Amino acid sequence: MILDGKQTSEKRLALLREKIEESGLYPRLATVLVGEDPASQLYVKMKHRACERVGIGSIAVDLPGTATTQEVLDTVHRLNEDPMIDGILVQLPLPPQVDTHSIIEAVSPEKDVDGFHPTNLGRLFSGSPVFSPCTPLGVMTLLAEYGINPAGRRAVVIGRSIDVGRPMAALLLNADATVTICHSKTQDLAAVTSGAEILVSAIGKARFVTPEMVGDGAIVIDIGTNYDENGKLCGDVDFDKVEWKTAGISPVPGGVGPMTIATLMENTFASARLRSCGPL
Ligand SMILES: Nc1nc2c(c(=O)[nH]1)N[C@@H](CN(C=O)c1ccc(C(=O)N[C@@H](CCC(=O)O)C(=O)O)cc1)CN2
Repeated sequence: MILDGKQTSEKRLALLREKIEESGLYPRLATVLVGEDPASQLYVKMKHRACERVGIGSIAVDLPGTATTQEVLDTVHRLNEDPMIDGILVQLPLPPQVDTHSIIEAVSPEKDVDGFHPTNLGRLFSGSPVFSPCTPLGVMTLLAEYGINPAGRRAVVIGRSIDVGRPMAALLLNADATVTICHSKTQDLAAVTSGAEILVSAIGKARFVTPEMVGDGAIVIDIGTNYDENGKLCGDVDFDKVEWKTAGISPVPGGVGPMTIATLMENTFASARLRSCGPL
């Protein structure tokens, strides 16, 4: 079974549009893009397009690639203070001269629709999330939409990044999975990953996950966005060789990526509701 993130995200966006209409709210998202990285420009454009589709207002702040940490901080502070803005998204990665941690910490936790602020990560890790990072939360939604309940299942996450691997593990844990995180120092990786009933790869290496790393009948979720030696977009999983072993697998493109965008829209609406009338 293909876990189709494109189709699922379309369905979620259509539903969200209705919910926003019914709410009478007009949520607003501000994006901050520093520099001219083509991939980042594309993702920000996709976010603005999604906003338009669901009835979220969007404001783009584009800063030059030479911007300093202070200049980005000034922008974030201004957006924090702007009562018309419900969600702030600073597109990552930032150029090397900008201190990413300071920027993430500067975003008001109440407007942190990316869920990267330490307060929101702390809430997630304590088991009562408000905003969770969009990619891992999108994975949870994708699983739920296909009726896959992680409770009691052995879940293995490959990758321990603060924005994807760790929150992914926390969300699976909050959903009562038995979770293992693997990383560059993990010994005999295939022995660990092949025992997974749900295997999530967020390592960022093209076609890294091969058939011997996957157990029969596993659910495989591919969070990778990589380009192979021919410049072709591909995931962390060697899809063509692995698919036959799985009970469900998300492709790249058309899997987790579109779910990331749909989740950002859902988080922005959640923020607008929280800011307008208290608890969801
Ligand atoms: N502030 C953030 N920065 C980044 C995030 C994030 O969640 N917040 N995630 C990634 C990039 N990303 C969103 O920003 C993202 C990546 C990929 C896709 C997507 O839909 N990809 C398509 C393929 C698109 C293509 O043709 O290249 C797919 O997989 O089908 C959406 C969002 C890093 N930065």
